Amino acid sequence: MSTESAAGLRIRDLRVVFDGFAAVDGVDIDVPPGDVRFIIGPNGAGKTTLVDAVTGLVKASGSASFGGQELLGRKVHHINRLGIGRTFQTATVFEELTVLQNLDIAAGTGRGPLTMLRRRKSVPEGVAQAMEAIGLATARNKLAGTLAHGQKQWLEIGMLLVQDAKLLLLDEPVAGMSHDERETTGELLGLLSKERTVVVIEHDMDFLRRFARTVTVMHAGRKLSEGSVAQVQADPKVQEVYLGHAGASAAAVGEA
Ligand SMILES: Nc1ncnc2c1ncn2[C@@H]1O[C@H](COP(=O)(O)OP(=O)(O)OP(=O)(O)O)[C@@H](O)[C@H]1O
Repeated sequence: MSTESAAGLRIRDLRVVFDGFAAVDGVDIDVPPGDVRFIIGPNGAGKTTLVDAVTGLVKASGSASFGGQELLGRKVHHINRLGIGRTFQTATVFEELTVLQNLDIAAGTGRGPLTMLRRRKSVPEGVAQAMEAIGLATARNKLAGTLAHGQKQWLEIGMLLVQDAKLLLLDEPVAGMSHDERETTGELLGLLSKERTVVVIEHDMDFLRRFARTVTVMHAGRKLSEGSVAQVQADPKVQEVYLGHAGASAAAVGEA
C-alpha cells in the first residue's frame, strides 16, 4: 500500500447487498488526504449506501480503510473514534441547546450536564477554533433551533471538528441553502481540506463546479467515472446516464 493511499480513504471492491440487490456493487475509490472529493450520481446510485458502509451503518464486504485502518466490521462509535465524521441530509443538532452547548456535547469535554448548561466565559481551544471556522463565534449563545438553515449545517460540521474528525463525509450539505450560504459552505470545505479529507455527496452541479477538486460519478451501484470536474463533465458515459444521450451539456446533471 502506498503512503498516500494509506493516509487517505481507500475503498476496495466495496459491496452492500440488500435482500439480494447490490446497492453498492464492487466499488474502488481512493481519496487522498486534503482532497475535496464530490460523489455524484442519479437517485439510487448508491452514494448514501457507500457512506453508510464506510461509517458502519450497513454491513458491507470488501475493504474501506482510512489512515491504513480497516473500517469495515467495526462498530459505528469505533469508526467515529478513528476520526471519521459524517453529516446527514437533515442537520441533527440539539435545537433546544445553544451553539456552544452543542459543541461541548460533541467534544465530550467531560463536564457534567449542569456545568454544560451554564453559560461561561472560558471555552476550550478546540471548541473556540471550531466556532470560528464555522462562522458561529458570535452566535455561541443562540439556541440551535433559532439558527438559519445554513447555520445548522455549519454547526453540525463544527461538531465533527471538535471531535477532530480527519475524514469528513458530508451528505448534501448545501441542500436548501441560499446562494450566499452555499458560497460560505464551499469556502469552508476548502479551509477544512487543509487539514482533513473531505468527501461530499452532492446533487448541486453549480456547487460542484465551484468547489469540487475531484469527482467520482456513481451509477447503479458502480463507479461510472472519476477525475476532475472537466474530465467527468466531458465523459460521454456521464452525459448518457444523466441526459440519456451523449454530446449534451452536463449542466443539467443533478436537476433530475
Ligand atoms: N435499507 C435498505 N434496504 C433496501 N434497499 C435499500 C436500502 N437503502 C438503500 N436501498 C436501495 O439501494 C439503492 C441505493 O440507494 P442510495 O440511497 O444509496 O442511493 P443514492 O445514490 O444515495 O440516492 P439519492 O441521491 O436518491 O440519495 C436504492 O435502490 C435504494 O432503494
